[in-house]
Amino acid sequence: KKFTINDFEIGKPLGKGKFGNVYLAREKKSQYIVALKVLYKKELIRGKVEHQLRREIEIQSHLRHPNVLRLYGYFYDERRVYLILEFAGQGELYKILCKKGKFDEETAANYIASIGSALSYCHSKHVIHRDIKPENLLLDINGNVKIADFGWSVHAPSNRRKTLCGTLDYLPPEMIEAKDHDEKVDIWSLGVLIYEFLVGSPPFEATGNHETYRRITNVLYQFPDHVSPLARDLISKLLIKNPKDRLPLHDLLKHPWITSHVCSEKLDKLASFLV
Ligand SMILES: COc1cccc(-c2nc(Nc3cc(C)[nH]n3)cc3ccccc23)c1
Repeated sequence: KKFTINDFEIGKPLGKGKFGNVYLAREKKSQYIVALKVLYKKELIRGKVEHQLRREIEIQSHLRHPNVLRLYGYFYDERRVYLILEFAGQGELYKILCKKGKFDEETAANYIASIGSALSYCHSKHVIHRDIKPENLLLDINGNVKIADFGWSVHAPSNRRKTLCGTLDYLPPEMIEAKDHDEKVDIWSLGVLIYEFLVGSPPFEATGNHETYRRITNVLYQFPDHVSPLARDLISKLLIKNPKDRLPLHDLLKHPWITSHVCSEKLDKLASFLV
């Protein structure tokens, strides 16, 4: 089915992205609510990101997991490319975290179990996301977290030089040192994410990039007193310099910090997606 813009009723703009805007939209025939991401070809060419967009579409359209935002399809006209995306009603988890300051350990553990299951599913298809951070997570109306923005995802292994735009806080040492990297980069980012959920700021945050680099490559971070021993134990098993020593994702769902906060039927469901 080839969609065109006339198949949709366009609602309010949800927000501005880097290469275009996201609108609430409804497909006329099915009355289905979606998020329509409109990208301007001129901007894509200027940003030299057309290949990245093609990869994002290819990868995200084939992924099926409750915590991975669905890409239902795409279409284009002479000036724009349109991505038909699943609509997550509560928006960016980043804004919710900013408003709340930090999450309690039970809320954080439930998000991390879902994200860990989704990443394990992606890795089973040799897809690494490479850009796991609160800005790329959405929350649906029922409070389920969704990994979005596969713009930086690639098929593992990869040594692609990531033009270091945006925050470095989530980059693992091997990407900072432009070494070969594999799925284990997402495991590191998950450790950074748990820390940021519980503390409200990322572990290696510093004023300048140089200091952030130094802290990441030397794995220098501390916990505030309120972080529980179980949470510290899990984070310390993810933020490890040598990628091979990082906790494998299938062990994540069995870690006591997760099992003590996430109900067993939810854990069983999340584990069922891991082949
Ligand atoms: C920069 O802030 C941005 C940018 C783009 C979208 C939102 C936003 N998105 C969604 N849901 C979405 C977005 C996608 C691709 N699927 N579901 C919901 C919201 C609700 C309130 C405010 C903002 C929202 C924010």
